[in-house]
Amino acid sequence: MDQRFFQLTGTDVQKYSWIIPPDAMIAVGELVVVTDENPGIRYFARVTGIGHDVQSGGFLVHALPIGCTGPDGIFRKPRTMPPLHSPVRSLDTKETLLLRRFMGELEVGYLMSGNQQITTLPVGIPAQALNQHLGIFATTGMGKSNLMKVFCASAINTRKSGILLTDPHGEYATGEPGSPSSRGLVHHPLAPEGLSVFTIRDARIADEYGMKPLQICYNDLSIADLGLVFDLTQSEYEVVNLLLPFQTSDIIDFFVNEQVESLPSHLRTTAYIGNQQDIAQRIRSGSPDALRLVQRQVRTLLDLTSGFVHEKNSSLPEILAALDANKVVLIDIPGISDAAELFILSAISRAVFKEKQHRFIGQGSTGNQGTVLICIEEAQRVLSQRSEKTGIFREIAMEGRKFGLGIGVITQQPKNIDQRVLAQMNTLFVMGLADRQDREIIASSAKHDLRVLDTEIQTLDRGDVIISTIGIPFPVSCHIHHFEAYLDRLWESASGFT
Ligand SMILES: Nc1ncnc2c1ncn2[C@@H]1O[C@H](COP(=O)(O)OP(=O)(O)OP(=O)(O)O)[C@@H](O)[C@H]1O
Repeated sequence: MDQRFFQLTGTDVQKYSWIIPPDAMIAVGELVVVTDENPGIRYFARVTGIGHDVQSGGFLVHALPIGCTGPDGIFRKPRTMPPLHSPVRSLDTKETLLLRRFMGELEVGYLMSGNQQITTLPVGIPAQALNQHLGIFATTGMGKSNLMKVFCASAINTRKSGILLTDPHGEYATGEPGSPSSRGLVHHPLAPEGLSVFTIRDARIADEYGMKPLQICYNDLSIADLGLVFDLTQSEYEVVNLLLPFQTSDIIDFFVNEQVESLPSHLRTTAYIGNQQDIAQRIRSGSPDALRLVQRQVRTLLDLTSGFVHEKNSSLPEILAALDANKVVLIDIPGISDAAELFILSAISRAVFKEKQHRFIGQGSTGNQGTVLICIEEAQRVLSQRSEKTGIFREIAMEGRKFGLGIGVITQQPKNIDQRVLAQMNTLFVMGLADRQDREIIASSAKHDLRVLDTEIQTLDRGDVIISTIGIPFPVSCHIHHFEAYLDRLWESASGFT
């Protein structure tokens, strides 16, 4: 909005409107202040709609009040309203500073007011919001990967919480493959202290970037995760349930070394002579077809993960220690299949959950001072309405908060995420959703009412996001920093040139 004043022509406590001449500029999402001089109240509002005003030939502008401050300077929800003809104008410097005090430490971009970036107002998420779950909803190409890198870069800077992220595209650690100008988190000035990368790349590359080899041992895995990765039949679930009491290393030994066809069934009395007597005894009642399928699936998963799943060695203690030290932990697994990615993310997530739960039970809340966020890309794979497909992730979504453990749900299809999981999320990033049903689902689960921002959500450009989070009393429009430019700034401030 240009600097001229306009006059309020109509209000109710939830909607302001005024008319601007045809040559004046205003954009959806713009922040304005309406002043009521007498009691000294300033009402903050954001433009939600613009239309033609036939009578005056100008534009009729509608805005949503987002808060107000009185003479005491406290920002409140607007329960009063400004009188008719009150002046409407852009924010001044003091008012911009007032909004700045709501921003958290995990900086992601600059506040947008309409089409303008306010570079004096960096937008950040409070670190304490991370154990209260976070959702990132973005149509492909809108800048989700860039956002994740900026978010992790800020976490490396602030070291207020641990973040776990798997990267099957190999783009977060060293930059987008095949794009020489793209950089990754290893290029962060504080990467040696704040980033731990566990990789399946060869030792030469790992050494060059200070990455550690990723190792998962058999007992880190759970047979229950077959249900996460494959579509199991009822009889297969029965076999999996029969196997739950056994160590995964024994289950793997059994399925790798035995031919389940030769097992004595409960109808036959022939003795089994292999190593895993107890397992053989227990699954004798299982359907032979289901046993064969389970065996094939176990072997397939071992083949898919053979480069880093071993009988004994495990990176999990190091991963847990890095998360405890509030580092960003990147599981760099370029080229790995969908199934194998889910299998290991589930193994690591379970280990973090059990550790946090164990400390909570043993030491109460004092044992869980740190916050950890586990991010899941394409989260509809594991958090859909089908509960057998959710495994440890639903447990974290429902119970993690009290142990200091949050889940970061990243998806293009929020309508395919279990609504009970969405309802747990206290921070939402919305990056352009074309599908109306997706937008409605998000709007109804956000802590702020996002329905009125529907036009703004539909007009978001690449890199733009609407953030609704606890700690910031209104939904914020923000342009995410371009990761490489943000890195340059971090390097400048690391070397004292600010
Ligand atoms: N905030 C931003 N500012 C400037 N450029 C951006 C921003 N966000 C993304 N881009 C650019 O847009 C392109 C696509 O971004 P990105 O890869 O992050 O999108 P994406 O949503 O992850 O896409 P996909 O779903 O295909 O992986 C990249 O070239 C990136 O550099």
